[in-house]
Amino acid sequence: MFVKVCGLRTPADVEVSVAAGADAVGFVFTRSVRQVDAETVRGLIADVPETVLTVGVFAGIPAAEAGRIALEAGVGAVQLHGDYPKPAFEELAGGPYRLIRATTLTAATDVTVGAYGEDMLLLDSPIAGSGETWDLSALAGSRPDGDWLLAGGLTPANVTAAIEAAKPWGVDVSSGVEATRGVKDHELIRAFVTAAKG
Ligand SMILES: O=C(O)c1ccccc1NCC(=O)[C@H](O)[C@H](O)COP(=O)(O)O
Repeated sequence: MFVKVCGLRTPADVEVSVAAGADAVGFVFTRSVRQVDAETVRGLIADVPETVLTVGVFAGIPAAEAGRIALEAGVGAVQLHGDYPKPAFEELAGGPYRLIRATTLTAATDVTVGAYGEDMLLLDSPIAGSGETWDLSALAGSRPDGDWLLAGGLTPANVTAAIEAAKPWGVDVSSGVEATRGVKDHELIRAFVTAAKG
């Protein structure tokens, strides 16, 4: 099970996530309580092993701008969150980063992994980073194959059941490993990674 811990802001958040066994660490570059800038992220990921994917999360800005910031920060993947059309992904194709298409089951016109040229698909709740769950039974009949991540209101307590229900390739968490909004709880990060991988 591929596990991404998202919305990290401090060196300790990153260190704990990597030590806990996270496969990817995510940084939010869009307006949010979790927002960080490229210079900060460059410092945060300096000691992250190459085996751990570093992900920049973008929403509401042109794809080219997201690509430029990703290069400045040095992240290994660009996650375009929301209503980005296929040409936005095509614009970034061939860059030195992997691409993640983050959408919702209802908004997506195609949930085939790679339909927009992305390396991974992420299916989230309607309000990204809100900690709200969504109805996983809606996946029946339209569950993607391949490298797709489940997100939306996952916690150490519910991730096992969510994996059983949705059968994703990976999971992504932010709110469910926070003590208060935007502030990560390191024990919850450890518990989440252990539960997801267990
Ligand atoms: O985290 C944010 O504030 C955010 C804002 C705008 C776009 C995306 C954002 N976050 C993306 C993620 O953290 C995750 O991919 C995912 O939405 C998980 O969220 P959560 O339900 O909080 O676990």
